[in-house]
Amino acid sequence: MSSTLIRNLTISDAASALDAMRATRPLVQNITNYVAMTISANVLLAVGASPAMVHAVEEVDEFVAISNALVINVGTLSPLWIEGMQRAAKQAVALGKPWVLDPVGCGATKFRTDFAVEMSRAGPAIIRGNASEIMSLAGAAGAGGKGVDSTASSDAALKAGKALALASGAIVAITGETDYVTDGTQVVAITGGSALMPLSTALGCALSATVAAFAAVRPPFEAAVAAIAVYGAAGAAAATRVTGPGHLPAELCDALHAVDADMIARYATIRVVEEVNV
Ligand SMILES: Nc1ncnc2c1ncn2[C@@H]1O[C@H](COP(=O)(O)OP(=O)(O)O)[C@@H](O)[C@H]1O
Ligand SMILES: Cc1ncsc1CCOP(=O)(O)O
Ligand SMILES: [Mg+2]
Repeated sequence: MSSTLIRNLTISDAASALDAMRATRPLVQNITNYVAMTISANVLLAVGASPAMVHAVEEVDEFVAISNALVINVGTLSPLWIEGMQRAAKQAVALGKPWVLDPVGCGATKFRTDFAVEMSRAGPAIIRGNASEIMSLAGAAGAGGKGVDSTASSDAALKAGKALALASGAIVAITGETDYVTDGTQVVAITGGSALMPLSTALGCALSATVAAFAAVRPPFEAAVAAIAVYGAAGAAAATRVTGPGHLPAELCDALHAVDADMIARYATIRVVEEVNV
């Protein structure tokens, strides 16, 4: 748990994190699901990072060692992948590399939920999920969920997200109409995005990958806020150029390629909603 008051994070902090990320073009290792692989890689390339989708247990130790950040996403979990995920998380923690957990579909089945809970205890720097996933991972009542989709609002998941952050030691990001980032005591709300985004598959997964890219250059709280503001702004800008969800991924990539301080300021807001009195 953080005991110090976070700096009042602003749009200009998000823009400076974006610049720092682009300047280093971090290598982000993705152990992600089959649905999300291509859009995650395209999103990372567009925003300015370097993606690699690598999950074989035989090479994860070596690959984590050359990566700047890692994502573990349980979307198409199968027993074959579990050892690679466990090993990658362990290696990332041992080498001090930040890793992001995306607990896709947590709550849908016991297999998936048990494994997501196990991984939440394996030292992620950040956990990013939709409201139902975060509530389920926290063991909260009323998580709902429909497969990989949320049936709860991010507002309803905030209490569970704070509890999860305190229990896991990770920064928790809950996405939805409003996105929240919390360390368990402090909460930042970010707006942006579009109601079309949940209608296009794997855009949450690609956001988790983006959060990992920012975690390569900023501490976890700041990284999550900055990545979500950048992504939300690009998503909102992209949504103005489409008539439905079909072309949204392509427009999102174009917007992520172009995003700058002006676009973030125009389409996103960042607001501290709870802070610690020190
Ligand atoms: N109703 C909404 N309005 C604006 N943005 C949204 C809305 N729902 C989701 N988003 C955005 O879509 C992205 C993916 O979030 P979400 O749909 O919650 O994740 P997941 O795809 O994992 O379920 C985030 O950037 C989030 O801010
Ligand atoms: C549809 C689907 N099924 C298994 S993983 C996956 C992708 C989920 O992506 P997101 O969580 O970003 O909506
Ligand atoms: Mg998801």
